[in-house]
Amino acid sequence: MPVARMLRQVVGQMPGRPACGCWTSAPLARFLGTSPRQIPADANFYSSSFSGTDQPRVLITGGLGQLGVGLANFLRKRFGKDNVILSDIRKPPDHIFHGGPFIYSDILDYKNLREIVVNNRITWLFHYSALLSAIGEANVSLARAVNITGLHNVLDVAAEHNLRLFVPSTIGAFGPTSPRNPTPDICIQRPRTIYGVSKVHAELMGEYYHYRYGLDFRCLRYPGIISADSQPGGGTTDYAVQIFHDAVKNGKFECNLKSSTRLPMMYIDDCLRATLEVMEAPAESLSMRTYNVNAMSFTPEDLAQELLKHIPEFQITYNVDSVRQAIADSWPMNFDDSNARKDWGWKHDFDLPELVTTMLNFHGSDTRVAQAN
Ligand SMILES: NC(=O)C1=CN([C@@H]2O[C@H](COP(=O)(O)OP(=O)(O)OC[C@H]3O[C@@H](n4cnc5c(N)ncnc54)[C@H](O)[C@@H]3O)[C@@H](O)[C@H]2O)C=CC1
Ligand SMILES: CC(=O)[C@H](N)C(=O)O
Repeated sequence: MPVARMLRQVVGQMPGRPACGCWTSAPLARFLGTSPRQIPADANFYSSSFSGTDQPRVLITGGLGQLGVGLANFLRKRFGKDNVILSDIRKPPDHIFHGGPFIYSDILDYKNLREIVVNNRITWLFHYSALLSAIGEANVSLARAVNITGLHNVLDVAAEHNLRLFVPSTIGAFGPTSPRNPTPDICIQRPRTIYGVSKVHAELMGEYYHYRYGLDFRCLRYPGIISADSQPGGGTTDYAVQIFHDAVKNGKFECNLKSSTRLPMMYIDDCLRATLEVMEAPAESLSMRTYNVNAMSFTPEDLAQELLKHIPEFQITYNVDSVRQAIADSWPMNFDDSNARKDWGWKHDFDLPELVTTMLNFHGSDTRVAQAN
């Protein structure tokens, strides 16, 4: 029997199947037999759905990392301060605590997550909690729990409460057997880190929930993200953030990747804009639910050369970290994001020269830039 027909028969025997026969619209929890997450068949009665005319009510998980605070600020400008709740398991510094709503949320605590979604009438969820590539290899069981079990909690809450869900994936979702130059959206994905494995799992689970339960799941595979006012959380691309701090402070930098290691990268403003654009894209424009997005690709040597144009005395040395190097050598060198450009009009603003000027200006090296020019 063809698989699709077999599945339709199985679904037909499940409780809660809609009379129309469209097997994508029934909320997941109706099928979870003995799970404490089981919800009544009229669950949609109390789930708050986003009508399209209201402002979304946003929750960001893992919001105190490199990207979350920037995302909150960006979304608050668009949707209003009180409509965007930042959450994490860490204690926020004063300026973040007083900058807008902040709440404790451990994604491993399903009940806590559900309570927050219900009490705050959340309609959009940006799921940023994760352990990144290098720190994940040093804490495999924690990475497995946060990146996989945590994701399951988020998917279930999102499906039960009819949320639009954004989960970032990464260049790290590819591995040594993927085409590396360029790497297309659809190709073999056999990553060799727990981070990469968990992100492929997230892509597949999110897409499965979309096709199976109608969850509005949207996912971008980010390149390495470079930000000026936030610290990276333990990744392989962290060097491309740290180099700016050290260049401005000390005029030199010790790089933990080889000079020739080419990786896709993006400035944070482009990353946050891509994230909002894909969340706002009409569903019918999305031919896929997981897209590569890209801006530029460079090596540590390319970056050092660009920095030298502004800080002529800058020096880079190399002390290779074998774990990070092995990871980087298995990742894409160039990212093919033509589907994102075609489907929802993705276009980056920052290439390497603009990135370096912007980062140096932020770090207060205007005088040196002026002197160099
Ligand atoms: N920063 C980058 O270059 C890239 C990031 N991404 C993805 O974007 C997302 C955000 O990345 P970053 O901000 O850089 O990560 P980060 O490592 O800086 O922050 C992650 C946050 O998750 C929180 N967290 C850990 N365990 C938690 C738990 N049990 N419950 C709730 N929160 C928990 C941490 O406290 C931390 O604040 C991640 O999913 C990451 O995989 C993807 C590609 C590139
Ligand atoms: C590219 C990423 O996902 C992250 N910055 C990492 O290096 O782990």
